[in-house]
Amino acid sequence: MQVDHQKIEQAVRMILEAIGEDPNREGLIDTPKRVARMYEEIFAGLKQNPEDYFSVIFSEDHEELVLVKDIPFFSTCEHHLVPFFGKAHVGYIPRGGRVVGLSKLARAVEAVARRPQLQERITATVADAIMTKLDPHGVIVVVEAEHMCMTMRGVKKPGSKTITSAVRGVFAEDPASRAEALSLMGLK
Ligand SMILES: Nc1nc2c(ncn2[C@@H]2O[C@H](COP(=O)(O)OP(=O)(O)OP(=O)(O)O)[C@@H](O)[C@H]2O)c(=O)[nH]1
Ligand SMILES: [Zn+2]
Repeated sequence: MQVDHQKIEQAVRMILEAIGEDPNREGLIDTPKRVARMYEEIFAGLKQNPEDYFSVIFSEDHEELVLVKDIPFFSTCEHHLVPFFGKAHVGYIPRGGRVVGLSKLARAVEAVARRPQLQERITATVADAIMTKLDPHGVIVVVEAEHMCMTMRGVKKPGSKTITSAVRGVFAEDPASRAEALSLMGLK
């Protein structure tokens, strides 16, 4: 489904009115349109399936760790609709020569992040997409993020960081493999 710009514009006008603003004043007159365009962009991942990025597979005989770390991402907290952002680290151990282009790991993170989200769900969805499409020996995804809903409002704890991990296959079974990946991610 395409984003319904008209509906977003109406809703934004109503929110502006509800907070006591004048949606017709010069500075706000185009704001509903801008917000609609912004939502189309930051929620574009709702129309994307991360598994689609793992369709082109190179046949490369490498059955050891492949890790792309420090992938920056921006997402939107589904409870408050404010940003959370940080870095994702995605590692896997290919099986049977099923290796994908490195950029596809970052594209999968982006597709999943550009939705109303929870950090835990970003982490697990990326890991599961790789497991499903590549059937590797294992996957490890770690996400570090700062949540604006915890810094600019509410509990107000700027600088606090949330770390989530999803480990599958050998990374779940073998502490040494998990430790190696975490150490390369700079987390151990
Ligand atoms: N597990 C999880 N919680 C999140 C995430 N993003 C935001 N939250 C939390 O979602 C919770 C929503 O709590 P509620 O009590 O329903 O809402 P609230 O009254 O606005 O909560 P406060 O933020 O504590 O003021 C808060 O504790 C947020 O910190 C996330 O990615 N994962
Ligand atoms: Zn929140």
